[in-house]
Amino acid sequence: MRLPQIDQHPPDSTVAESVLDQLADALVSEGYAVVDDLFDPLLIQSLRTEFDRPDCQFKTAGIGRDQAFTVARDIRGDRICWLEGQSLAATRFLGIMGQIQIGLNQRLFMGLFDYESHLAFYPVGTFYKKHLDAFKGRSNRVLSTVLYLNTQWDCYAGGELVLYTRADDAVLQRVVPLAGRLVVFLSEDFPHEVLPATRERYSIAGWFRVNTNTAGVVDPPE
Ligand SMILES: O=C(O)CCC(=O)C(=O)O
Ligand SMILES: [Fe+2]
Repeated sequence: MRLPQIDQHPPDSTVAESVLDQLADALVSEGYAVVDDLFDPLLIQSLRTEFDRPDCQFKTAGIGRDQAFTVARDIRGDRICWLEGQSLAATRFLGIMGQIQIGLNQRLFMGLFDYESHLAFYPVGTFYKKHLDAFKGRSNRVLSTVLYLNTQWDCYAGGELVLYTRADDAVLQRVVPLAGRLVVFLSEDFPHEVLPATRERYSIAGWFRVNTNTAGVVDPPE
């Protein structure tokens, strides 16, 4: 039986003002949010099929940028492909993230200027050790996002995202990487790690950035 070509028709959607209100409130009070019903399940299915596109050249992710870039499998083992609206599903995804950008700027004056994101595939047993996505004043990444694309993830499979408090390194939240779940957190404030899993793990990680000119520092080569 042929499966329907769902990836041809991912639905377009508008993020409700009430969802943006809740997201903004959570960022102000907690610094992070976990949202489960923002994305249409059909779009999530389409985004999962992006990983099978022949034009997506997955590279082993590294640490650092430009000349400082190194692959370090003892730190992270994911394989990534940058997202640039290669398909209707990717365009829809970026459209939703654009609505979140505008919605948060209107509510919190965050000055979010653009958004970069990549598909991330963690082979079985791989992980991403505890890290910060941005260091104060040294990066233009201000808000991290992760959208999970894993259907029927059971709680014994591992692969959780663990968020820690910056002050005392206590576990703040363990997030199961379930399809459709979006995690948003302030990039400078939460050390986090991805635990190894007994199955392949699919997600889209992204970062809202402020304009480097207004941040005062050019995105550093690291
Ligand atoms: O996939 C996740 O849960 C988090 C990924 C992450 O921390 C990163 O790519 O910087
Ligand atoms: Fe991260």
